[in-house]
Amino acid sequence: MGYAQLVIGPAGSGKSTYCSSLFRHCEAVGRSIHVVNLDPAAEQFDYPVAVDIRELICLDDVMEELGLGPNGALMYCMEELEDNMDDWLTDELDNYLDDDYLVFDCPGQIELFSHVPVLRNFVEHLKSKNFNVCVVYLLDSQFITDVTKFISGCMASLSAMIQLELPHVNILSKMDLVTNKRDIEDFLNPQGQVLLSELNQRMAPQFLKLNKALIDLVDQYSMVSFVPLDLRKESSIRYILSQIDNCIQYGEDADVKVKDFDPEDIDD
Ligand SMILES: Nc1nc2c(ncn2[C@@H]2O[C@H](COP(=O)(O)OP(=O)(O)OP(=O)(O)O)[C@@H](O)[C@H]2O)c(=O)[nH]1
Ligand SMILES: [Mg+2]
Repeated sequence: MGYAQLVIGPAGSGKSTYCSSLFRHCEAVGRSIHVVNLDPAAEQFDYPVAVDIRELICLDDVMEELGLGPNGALMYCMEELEDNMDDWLTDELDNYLDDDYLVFDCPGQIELFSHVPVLRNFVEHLKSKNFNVCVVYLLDSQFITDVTKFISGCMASLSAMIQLELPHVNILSKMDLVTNKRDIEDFLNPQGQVLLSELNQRMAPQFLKLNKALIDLVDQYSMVSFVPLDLRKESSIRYILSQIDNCIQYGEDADVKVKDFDPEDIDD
């Protein structure tokens, strides 16, 4: 049995930074993880790249040879990955042992986890190789300063949940940039009714029914729960890792210590 995190989220939400912080944390505590780059557009890394999609295909070549723009070229590269799952990817994954732990640093194009089947097929492939996979969805705390942005962030995360059908951990990244804790507090574990009344205040009256339907949806999937990530704090990374490990049943027997971090305590 292998273990894997699929790190996704909108462009610039901090995925690659999270991967490198996680790598450093694991290194410091003597735990082995391997970070895989799945972003053909990535240029530099703060972590040692265990497997690199750029060895399979290079974004610049695709743009040049096919005359595509950056997003079209990225989709092409991901389709190439899909076409090569049984050979290139399988060969690369074969280098990892049974209980290895892989972290996949994905590109930020939202279509990859909304409607394009590439990641879904990728996940199926990992499962067929006996990996326990968990989605780690990062959302930038800077975008969650009001209810309308929050709902749109939830909807994007929800579409990834529906597409991928995996255990799912939502993370609010870049907590160090949150100066006013109150701005964010309401959105970590919000009440449906509170969100609804805020949304109704913001939107014109003709949206009342839609607002109710949206909030009900978010409530029903019980996914309105974000774990804050503050990279300045080792305890924050440790807590998040323990949540994810739990989801993928990693180290079930090990005694994971999460005592010294209170997720509510995001200011100090
Ligand atoms: N202050 C602060 N900045 C961060 C944090 N995490 C990432 N950043 C910055 O946010 C920007 C984007 O970070 P990346 O880690 O490259 O984000 P990404 O999600 O991998 O981006 P794409 O791969 O392009 O989608 C960079 O300038 C980072 O330095 C954080 O925790 N705090
Ligand atoms: Mg990145």
